[in-house]
Amino acid sequence: MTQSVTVQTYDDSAALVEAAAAKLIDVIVDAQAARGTASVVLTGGGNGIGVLRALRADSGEIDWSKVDIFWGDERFVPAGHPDRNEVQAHEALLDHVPVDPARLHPMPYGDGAYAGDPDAAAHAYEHLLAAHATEGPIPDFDVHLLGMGGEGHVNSLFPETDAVREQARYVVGVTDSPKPPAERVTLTLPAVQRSRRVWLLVAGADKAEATAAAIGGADPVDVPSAGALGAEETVWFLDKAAAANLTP
Ligand SMILES: O=C(O)[C@H](O)[C@@H](O)[C@H](O)[C@H](O)COP(=O)(O)O
Repeated sequence: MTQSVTVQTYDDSAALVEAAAAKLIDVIVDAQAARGTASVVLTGGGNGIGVLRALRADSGEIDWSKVDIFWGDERFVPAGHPDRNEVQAHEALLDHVPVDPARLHPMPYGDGAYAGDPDAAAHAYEHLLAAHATEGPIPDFDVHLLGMGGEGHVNSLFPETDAVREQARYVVGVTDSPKPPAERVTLTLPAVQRSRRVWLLVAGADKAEATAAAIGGADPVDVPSAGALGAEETVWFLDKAAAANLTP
């Protein structure tokens, strides 16, 4: 399958969120028709959670009982903590649609069996991913949603860190995140790249520089989003402000 990188620009973040949600419905419905199930990796941030809110309002023909939900990263804080991406996803969508609880795959909690040891939590999540793989070491996710920070971080892969340099493992623990909290668990770039589709949801002028650098082919160690490439497609959903530095 040929890999494609496309850029879609919208007036504002509300419009890009609506567009991504509509496309996500189509992809999930098509995956369910083709394979019986769909797998989606969720992200945090305003746009990632915004897509979930949009799906709560209208999720088309999605059969929510046949969707596996994974997370791209998680702040390593206690279960139920409002900073957990999982908690925000439940509030935005998952508490309001008939998902199968057995198909929800949250990352371990900071106060659970791996308390104090985000790397052990990362190993556990990697085992969980392996257990859900049909071929290959981890699932070929249908879609991996990503937000991006102003310096280009995706998931909890920050510039110039061991986590963004990781090439062997699919999930790692982070203990020195420059953005609080310091402790996190994150899928690595090799895991992101196992996804059929990678969609980056990016809005705001503070993202313009990193967006242009990533799309222009920067080194992922410097601009982690440059390494966020899907096996089949990579789509940048941008608002005009985030797209401002792209050359036409
Ligand atoms: O992990 C975190 O601390 C943040 O959640 C962060 O990674 C966020 O996802 C991006 O900065 C994009 O956020 P926006 O979509 O709100 O711009």
